[in-house]
Amino acid sequence: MVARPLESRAMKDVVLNAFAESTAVKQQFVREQADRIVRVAELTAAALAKGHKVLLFGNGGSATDAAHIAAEFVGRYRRDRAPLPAIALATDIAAITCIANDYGYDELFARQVRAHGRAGDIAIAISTSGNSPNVLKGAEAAKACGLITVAWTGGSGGKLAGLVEFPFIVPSTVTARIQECHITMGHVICELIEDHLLGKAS
Ligand SMILES: O=C(CO)[C@@H](O)[C@H](O)[C@H](O)[C@H](O)COP(=O)(O)O
Ligand SMILES: [Zn+2]
Repeated sequence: MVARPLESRAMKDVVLNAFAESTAVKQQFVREQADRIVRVAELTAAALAKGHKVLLFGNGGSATDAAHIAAEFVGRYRRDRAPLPAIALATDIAAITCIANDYGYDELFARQVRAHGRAGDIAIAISTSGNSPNVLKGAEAAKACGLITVAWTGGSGGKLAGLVEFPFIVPSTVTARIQECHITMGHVICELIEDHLLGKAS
């Protein structure tokens, strides 16, 4: 099918608007949150240096964002270095189906946090709405177990923002734009941690 010129112009506008919106959201977010991003990267690097680990969890696109960032820790981001311990909690299909089937989907992250989390570890709870029940319960479990709690959220921050020590609220109500900002923040935190461990790259 050949698109008519008007349709193709309208489609191009969708593309241009999405990129413009994504850029504007990220710029506003980083103006408000740059210092807190540095603080959390420092805390995470210090926790890793003491042998602690990072747990990340979320649903849908945020589940894969959690897996993506965990892989940067365990594998590498940009530099050769020792592997760092990080676990994404929506990747073990046997654990997911067992917990959801036997205890309910809302328990998915809380149970894994209690299994893997130890006081001093870092928990990163990811929810664009801030209101997904399994993410809220996971954050509550992390707090109860003495983990340092971080949230990546958006919109109003939902209930999640009020639950954690370090909430990052992306100033948008569009799920995709919020996720795009989250993954940029995740990458930057990985960069800061590698610099912290190895010295600044030249
Ligand atoms: O990736 C997307 C949309 O971009 C979806 O998969 C999205 O992550 C899912 O609808 C999630 O269930 C949304 O949950 P949350 O971010 O509100 O906690
Ligand atoms: Zn998505």
